[in-house]
Amino acid sequence: MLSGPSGVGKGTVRKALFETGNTDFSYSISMTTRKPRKGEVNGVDYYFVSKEEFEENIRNGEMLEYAKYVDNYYGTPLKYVNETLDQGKDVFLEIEVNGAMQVRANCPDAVFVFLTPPDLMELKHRLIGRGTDAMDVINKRIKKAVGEIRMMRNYDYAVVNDEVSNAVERIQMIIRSERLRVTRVMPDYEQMIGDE
Ligand SMILES: Nc1ncnc2c1ncn2[C@@H]1O[C@H](COP(=O)(O)OP(=O)(O)OP(=O)(O)O)[C@@H](O)[C@H]1O
Ligand SMILES: Nc1nc2c(ncn2[C@@H]2O[C@H](COP(=O)(O)O)[C@@H](O)[C@H]2O)c(=O)[nH]1
Repeated sequence: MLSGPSGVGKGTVRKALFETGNTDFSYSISMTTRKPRKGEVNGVDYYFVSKEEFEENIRNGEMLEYAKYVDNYYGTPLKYVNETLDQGKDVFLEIEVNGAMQVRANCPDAVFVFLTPPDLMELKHRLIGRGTDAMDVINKRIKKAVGEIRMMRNYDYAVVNDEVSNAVERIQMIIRSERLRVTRVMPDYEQMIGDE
């Protein structure tokens, strides 16, 4: 689970992490009521839906988590996560802090990483530099970022995204150490106790 303020570089770092080929996570595509940005593709970047459709998904219990963020809904469809976990694969979520805390409450095994900017000025530069949002939207996102950074203490790990390659390396170290921890506490119990 990767969280962090808008513009910190979650998407950039996640793509670089997946490109290393050293990760076997399945990325969960979120659902949103936000309008697609230039170049964004439905079913790749997000499932873009209407407010009515999103609210119906909530009513039907089809979201693992969801949150309202700067006037739009964002959420994780439950079906994909369940199907992927049932296949024995780990799921990678890239979501904001309120949704992350809902997952925290429901998925005790999930690992929570907060990606943080070197400072708020740099965050603003990145949001402006991305060129996808109007200045009033950028200001709303920066305002949100202050509260989001306060939530960092509720995460298992904090990673500074100063350079993308450094952030990727730090996340890879976290993945390795979490996998080692799980194998250490989960010996092959079937072999230990036999078939019966
Ligand atoms: N380490 C970095 N140094 C400089 N620029 C960066 C770095 N990481 C990402 N960026 C740039 O910052 C901008 C925002 O990155 P990105 O879209 O990945 O952020 P995000 O956290 O996924 O945002 P959102 O939550 O709004 O989807 C992009 O223009 C990206 O190229
Ligand atoms: N709670 C959730 N937050 C999500 C999800 N997918 C994305 N996000 C976060 O929303 C903001 C804004 O995203 P943007 O694409 O409009 O810039 C950002 O922090 C995303 O990480 C989700 O499924 N649930």
